[in-house]
Amino acid sequence: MVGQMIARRVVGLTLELIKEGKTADRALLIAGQPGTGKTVIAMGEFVEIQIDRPATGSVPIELIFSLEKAVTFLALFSGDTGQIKSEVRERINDKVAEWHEEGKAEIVPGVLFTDEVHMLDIEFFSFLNRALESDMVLILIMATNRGITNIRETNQQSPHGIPIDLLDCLLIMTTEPYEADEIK
Ligand SMILES: Nc1ncnc2c1ncn2[C@@H]1O[C@H](COP(=O)(O)OP(=O)(O)OP(=O)(O)O)[C@@H](O)[C@H]1O
Repeated sequence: MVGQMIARRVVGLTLELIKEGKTADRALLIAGQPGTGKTVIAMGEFVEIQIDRPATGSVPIELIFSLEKAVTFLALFSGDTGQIKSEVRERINDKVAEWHEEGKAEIVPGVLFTDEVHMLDIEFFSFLNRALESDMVLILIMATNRGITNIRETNQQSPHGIPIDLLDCLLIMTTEPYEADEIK
C-alpha cells in the first residue's frame, strides 16, 4: 500500500492501544474522495485483528460466529436495497443466541466495518450505537466519500449523513487524493 500515512497511522495506533487494553477511541470514521483507499485501510485492520485472535482450541465449538461474519450473513438477506428486514434480523439474532447458549457457537469480538456509511438509515444508526455499547465490538470503522448530506429517510442534513449523536463519538480522519509520484 502506498501513501495515506496519517489515516494508516491513526488506524494502526488505535489497534495497538486496543490490543494493549488501553483506552482508545473505538469508533473511527475514514472520510475521503472515492478511490483514496478507505476500504483498503479498514480491511487491513480487520485482517490484523482476525489473525491475532487467539485460537479457542479445547471446547467442542462447531461454529465460530464473528460479528463480521454475522454482518456478511445478514447482507445475504439484504437484497438490492441494502435493507435488512427487522424480522430477518431478529430471527438470525435468536438463532445465533441459541447456538451460543448450546455451546455450538462462539461470538468473537471483532471489527465492525461499515462502508458507504451515508447510505444507512436511522434504524441502522441506532444498531451501530447499540453495537458500540456492546463488548462484542472492539472497534467500529466507518467509511464515506460524502460531505454534508441528508441523513437517509429524514429531512435533516449532517456531516457525512451521520446523526450528530453518533458523530460526536467518532474519531474522524481523512484520506487525501494521491500525488502523481505516488501512483506512477
Ligand atoms: N494507497 C493504496 N495503495 C494501494 N492500492 C490502493 C490504494 N488506495 C487505493 N487503492 C486501490 O484502489 C482501489 C479503490 O480503493 P478503495 O476501494 O479502498 O477506495 P475507497 O476510498 O474505499 O473508495 P470509495 O469511496 O469509492 O468506496 C482498490 O482496488 C484499492 O486496492
